[in-house]
Amino acid sequence: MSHSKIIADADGAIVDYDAEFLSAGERSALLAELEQVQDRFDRDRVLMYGKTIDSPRLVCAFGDDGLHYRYAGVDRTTHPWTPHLRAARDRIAAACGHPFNYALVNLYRTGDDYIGWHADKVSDLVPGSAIASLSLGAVRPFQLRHKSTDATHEVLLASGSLLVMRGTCQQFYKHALPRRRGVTEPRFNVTFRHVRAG
Ligand SMILES: O=C(O)CCC(=O)C(=O)O
Ligand SMILES: [Fe+2]
Repeated sequence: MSHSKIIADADGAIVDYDAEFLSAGERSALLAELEQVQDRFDRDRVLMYGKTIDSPRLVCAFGDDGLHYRYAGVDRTTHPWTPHLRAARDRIAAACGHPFNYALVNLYRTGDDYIGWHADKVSDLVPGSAIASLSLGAVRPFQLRHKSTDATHEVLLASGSLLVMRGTCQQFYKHALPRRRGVTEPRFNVTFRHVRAG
């Protein structure tokens, strides 16, 4: 059984995980495609507590023409969809029951790259839409922590897996991908989002 429910709270936070969302063929094709466009990735200059810092990972955005999604003071223009990314988007849209027009891709070059505790900004997203997170490459632990109870969940995100956050997840939980010493393989993470137009 590759599907599991990670969170289903009374206050409406939902997190689902499918360890084997992509087939082996889809997985290697998308990984190869992302490796090919790796030179488009760079560090985010993130505004945090009034200071600008370089993100400890590389980032690149793909999406429909002319879309803007701002987070933490960053306003990235999108690259056009690449074929395998578009194919994955279409399958994920079918699974989630709504379209996606934006994909934020993180590249964690080694276990030293990470993302700290945060909740994703949902005010620019279509209300009720999901954030669907596709992982490729190195297996890394992903953590979710309830903002008031501190209840913590950890999932080892496999290559080709899909984790979907929806409902009130961003309101009640933070998430992080911590450093993991000793990991030498890169990991790509693609979060598909439905950004509000205009
Ligand atoms: O790499 C991950 O699994 C999480 C990425 C993430 O939380 C984000 O891009 O907002
Ligand atoms: Fe996030």
